[in-house]
Amino acid sequence: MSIEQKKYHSDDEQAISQPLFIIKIGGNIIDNPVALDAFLKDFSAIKAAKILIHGGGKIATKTGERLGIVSKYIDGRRITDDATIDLVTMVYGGLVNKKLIAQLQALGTNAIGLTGADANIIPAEKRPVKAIDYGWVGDIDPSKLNSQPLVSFIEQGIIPVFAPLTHDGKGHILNTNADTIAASLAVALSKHFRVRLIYCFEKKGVLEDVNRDDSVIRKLDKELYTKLKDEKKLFEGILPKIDNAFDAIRSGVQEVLIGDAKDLIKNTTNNNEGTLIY
Ligand SMILES: Nc1ncnc2c1ncn2[C@@H]1O[C@H](COP(=O)(O)OP(=O)(O)O)[C@@H](O)[C@H]1O
Ligand SMILES: CC(=O)N[C@@H](CCC(=O)OP(=O)(O)O)C(=O)O
Repeated sequence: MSIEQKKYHSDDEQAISQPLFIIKIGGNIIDNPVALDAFLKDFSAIKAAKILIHGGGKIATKTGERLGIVSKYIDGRRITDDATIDLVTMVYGGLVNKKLIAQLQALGTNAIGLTGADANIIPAEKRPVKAIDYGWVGDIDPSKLNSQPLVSFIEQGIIPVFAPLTHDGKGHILNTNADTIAASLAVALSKHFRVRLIYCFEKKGVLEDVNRDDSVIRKLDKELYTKLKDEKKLFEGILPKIDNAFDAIRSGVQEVLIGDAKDLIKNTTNNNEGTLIY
């Protein structure tokens, strides 16, 4: 156990001063062995308490193609029918999660792979059918998360690694966007730790011009977000990511940063690159 991890006390005031990094990686990094290898080395080097959440949407889509399961998305959420929930359970909960755990163990990081069903950490509700039936997609109420098992893992120096799966309490696994899982865990754990939520992806941060890495917006508030969205400078996957980030801040998460996976070390040592959401 690291010195930082040993500093944890169950007394609330002291506990909240302890830093916890909640870090999310998406399909673009998981799917790139060189980028993933570098990321996992940097992740392993973080001395403070930490949790990893992974996506894997691209891998699920590719695996589905091999099995004859066509992926369909509406507003960035996968329509998850019976065949698709089996597919994503295998891909996220099995293939991606367990390979990550093995790679982390090889780097000396004692990680444990989890879904939201494990230890009932993330109960969710199947999204109600309105104009669209999303199928087995789960929505989370962060106040219902059970964070105690995670606090215990962290106290023991065991690093939780989450697949983007939750459960409905009625025996079904649900598919939940990985950015949302990261934000919900950050909200629940901000009652115990000083949380920095970091969304890692393949760009330098939220960019003024998506094709120019030197156009990073260093600080983003709601007003600027609305303006950039109206100007169509922000689109696709970055929109739900920023929405999740604002939700997290509004619900008490101390810091949220969107940045390049390559800048993880800087972003965990107060030499911020990327975009700070406030
Ligand atoms: N202004 C912008 N700055 C950064 N990324 C943007 C912007 N506008 C659109 N994007 C897109 O959002 C994507 C990130 O979302 P997504 O692909 O869902 O990431 P992940 O799979 O890592 O969660 C970027 O790869 C980029 O194509
Ligand atoms: C409901 C829903 O859309 N779930 C996502 C979960 C994976 C994910 O979020 O992966 P990335 O972070 O790599 O995009 C999906 O199946 O694509």
